[in-house]
Amino acid sequence: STEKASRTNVVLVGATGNLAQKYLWKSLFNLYKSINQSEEKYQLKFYGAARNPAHEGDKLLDQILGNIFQFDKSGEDEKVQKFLSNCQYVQLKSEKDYANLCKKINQEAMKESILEYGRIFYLSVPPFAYSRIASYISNHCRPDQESKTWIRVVFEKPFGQDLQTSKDLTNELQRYFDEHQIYLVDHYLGKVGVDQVLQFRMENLPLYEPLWNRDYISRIEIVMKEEENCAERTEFYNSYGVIRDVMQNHLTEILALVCMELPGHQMAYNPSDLLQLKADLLEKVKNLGPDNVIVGQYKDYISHLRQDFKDITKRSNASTFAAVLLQVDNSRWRDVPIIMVAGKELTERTAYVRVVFKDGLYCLNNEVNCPTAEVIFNIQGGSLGISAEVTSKLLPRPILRPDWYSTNPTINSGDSLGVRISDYYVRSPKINPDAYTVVVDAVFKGRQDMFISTKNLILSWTLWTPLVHHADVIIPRLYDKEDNSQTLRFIFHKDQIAFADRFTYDCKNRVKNLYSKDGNHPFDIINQGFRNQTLIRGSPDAVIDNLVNDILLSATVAIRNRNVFHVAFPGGSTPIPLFQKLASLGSRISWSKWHIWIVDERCVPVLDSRSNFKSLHDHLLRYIDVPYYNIHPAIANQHTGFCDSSYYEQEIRSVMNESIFDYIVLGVGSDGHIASLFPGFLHTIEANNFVALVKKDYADSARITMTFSLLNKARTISALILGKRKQVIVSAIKSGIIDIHRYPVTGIKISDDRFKWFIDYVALP
Ligand SMILES: O=P(O)(O)OC[C@H]1O[C@@H](O)[C@H](O)[C@@H](O)[C@@H]1O
Repeated sequence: STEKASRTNVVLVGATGNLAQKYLWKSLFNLYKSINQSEEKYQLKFYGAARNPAHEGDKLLDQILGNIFQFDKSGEDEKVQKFLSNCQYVQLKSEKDYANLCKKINQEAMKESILEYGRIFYLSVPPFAYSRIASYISNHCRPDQESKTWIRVVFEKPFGQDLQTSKDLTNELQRYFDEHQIYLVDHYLGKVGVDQVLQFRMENLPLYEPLWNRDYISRIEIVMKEEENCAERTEFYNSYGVIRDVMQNHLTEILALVCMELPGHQMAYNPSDLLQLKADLLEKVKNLGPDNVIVGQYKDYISHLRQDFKDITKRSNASTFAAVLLQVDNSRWRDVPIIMVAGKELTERTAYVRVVFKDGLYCLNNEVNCPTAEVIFNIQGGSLGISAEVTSKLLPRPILRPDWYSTNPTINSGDSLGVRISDYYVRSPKINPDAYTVVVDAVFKGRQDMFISTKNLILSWTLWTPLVHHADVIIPRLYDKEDNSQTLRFIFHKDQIAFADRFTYDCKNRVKNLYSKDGNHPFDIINQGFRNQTLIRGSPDAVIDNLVNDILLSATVAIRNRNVFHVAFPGGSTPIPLFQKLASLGSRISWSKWHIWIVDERCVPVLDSRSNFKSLHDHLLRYIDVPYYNIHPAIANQHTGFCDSSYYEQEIRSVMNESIFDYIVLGVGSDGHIASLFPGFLHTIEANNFVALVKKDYADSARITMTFSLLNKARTISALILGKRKQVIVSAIKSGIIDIHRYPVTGIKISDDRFKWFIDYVALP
């Protein structure tokens, strides 16, 4: 025939990098093999590009390819040789390099009288280079408008860090290319185990589609556990964390495949239908808020971080574990809990989807192993070790595809996934190409449904951004690799997810809160809940946790705006758990910008057990590295015991701009006093002073105290009230009464949104 040979040029930018070495070259070889075998007329030519000059790069690439393919002893030597003879190094650094390469590609096609079928630019480079390289490609490497040659530009994640940055990125890319030319990779879509989800739903449509909804399904779990930790990778990981790293992308794609509506024409749908159906689903996922997430960090993370950054003071709240409770607000899924879990440094490597049915099964003898009706898509790892579909025999028997095993010979019939495998139908694929081989093949075939559309990327970030911003400022729970089954156990109920040690089960296996009255919440936050101000009420633990988070949030804002955070703590026994909680966060808070003050002090030597400063020191200061000069005790003269309020007042006025505290925590005495402002003694205080000396008849010592004039200037004040002893005062002031001499706490006059009450269930039943 006179048909011309046709060639596709593949340019791998970043050809000597990690991803290329680990996966991409192999995948290109696999593409080469599969194309060569089926249709001879498709030629493939590969350019491995990096920034090194040709003489260096040539050698480097040779070496790398040598390493990758030397072990290929599967009788493919000849094919490998042929493949390698079609690979060559090219330096791509400046715009001119791109221009030259593409000129050469054009000339060769002319000279050899070859039709160019397509051009692939695979960018395996850091994202900051995307825009620049995209512009070079656009300026010099677009195929001739007249020709039918296509161009596809492939990008690897991360695609932004939140909604804004992902929009910036996609806007940049869209300046240069049309949607059908942009390929955003999510390599999970290349996994056979992920692909099987939609396959299963389509193939078993008559059997399963009627069951695939809220009437039959009680919950869905999407889980990705890894044994690996973040050592040597924290420079990347620290600004991402587990939610951005794998939930926003991999697990969200899986969520869409499990929950989306199915394309109408069974097998023959087109890519844009599928992407649209995913978009529809993403739009229906309910907004995520603070109650929808819990986070953890493995214990050695900080030391890995410090090694990578070579900085022994480095701190981080990056989460390496997260569990998220999602819900899809449509008629198919309303109220069905969808649990997403992902983490590093866990006890096993596995990824799976588990769809649990409301089975209603009654087991006569109350067997421990009374089977559950469920479909498990094992994506990888776990006790099965391979991708497989595991369907409870209580459910319809799924049809078997010719290229799948009904039971894989490598799965033994014993226990797996904690269940008796004989209670299940097991199907698994006979061949399992690696994800990147599938991805590369899909680029060549133009299968855009195997990639992320820019629209869906933005939808996904719209969903996740509020949550990642929230997660960025909360303190993750620490966990051990070995012993995390207790620490990371969690419970979900209605709209909330929380660590399980805050709950208990009652005998009917219903969730019940350990502390709350109604059994629903570890705490509640009620606007205008107490004296018209915000009330955070819960178990003592939950109250302290919330207070700590509130303080940390305020610190973040203060440091961002003013580069300093002034906080004052009360004395007495109530704040001790608060000090301890802050101390336990120790190295994960950046203390250097904190100034720590106390609201009052007894005129006693600093080592006296009655000293507020001693308590603050013993429970907090000794554990954290806040700079010495940022600690502001109001101690009496150690030698004479002589007490003078003017020193402290002076210090406040000189250290702090306008004497405005960012955050003041107050304890409230059972008589209604705050700081050392006692009922019946306020008349002794000079109105204009910020600090006063108070002598209370029966008190064992005089006291130094902040006054209302100072307290009322603060940006935020929180009152912390715990325990039974406080019930009476709490109910006395509940009505909103203002009587400053009888209940000094009612003398705080700042706007309602700046005052918060943290009260436990015992004090406010
Ligand atoms: O399951 P796989 O294919 O090994 O992929 C997991 C990896 O996926 C990547 O996208 C994440 O950045 C990594 O943190 C993660 O380890």
